[in-house]
Amino acid sequence: MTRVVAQGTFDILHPGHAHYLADAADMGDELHVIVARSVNVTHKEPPVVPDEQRREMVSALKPVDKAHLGHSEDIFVPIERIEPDIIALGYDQHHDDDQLEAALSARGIDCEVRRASPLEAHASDRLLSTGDIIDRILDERSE
Ligand SMILES: Cc1cc2nc3c(=O)[nH]c(=O)nc-3n(C[C@H](O)[C@H](O)[C@H](O)COP(=O)(O)O)c2cc1C
Ligand SMILES: Nc1ncnc2c1ncn2[C@@H]1O[C@H](COP(=O)(O)OP(=O)(O)OP(=O)(O)O)[C@@H](O)[C@H]1O
Repeated sequence: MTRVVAQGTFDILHPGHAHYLADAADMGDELHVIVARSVNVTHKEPPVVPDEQRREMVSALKPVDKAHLGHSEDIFVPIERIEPDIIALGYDQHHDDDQLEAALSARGIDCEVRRASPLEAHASDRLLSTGDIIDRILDERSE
């Protein structure tokens, strides 16, 4: 049984997330998703939706077998607990594949790192990033 891990912030969900998680699920038999804790989202604006609510929403998505709130300090703690065969990075996720593979093997974790594909906009009105959704809200709802 091939276990896959995907991860991310998943602040305001959109079809790009659904595509990523379906892609990751297709890589194996069981999909576990690690949802980033807000305190660890330092590479961009922190999420507006609380940690547990983001995990709950990811857990409700069809391709997901289990959603976990990430560890607050060490990103490898959930990996060592879940013991995935594959880690599916998102198409634009800011991790370096080789560095991650090296860090995994340094911890004796035998796990392949792959990249999922992007969901491109087919129609101009689609909002396929959380940032775009928030920008639209600010444009249309602020005074
Ligand atoms: C293998 C792996 C494990 C991770 N584990 C955790 C974790 O335990 N806790 C956490 O807060 N973030 C964890 N993250 C970080 C975030 O899930 C992710 O890197 C960050 O949210 C960037 O994703 P995004 O910008 O695509 O949302 C992990 C990332 C990877 C690649
Ligand atoms: N349009 C998309 N197509 C495929 N994967 C996507 C798409 N948008 C996001 N993802 C993936 O979903 C995962 C979680 O992304 P995240 O929660 O950062 O959402 P986001 O929409 O990229 O947010 P932001 O706009 O703040 O960067 C990442 O691995 C990312 O690559």
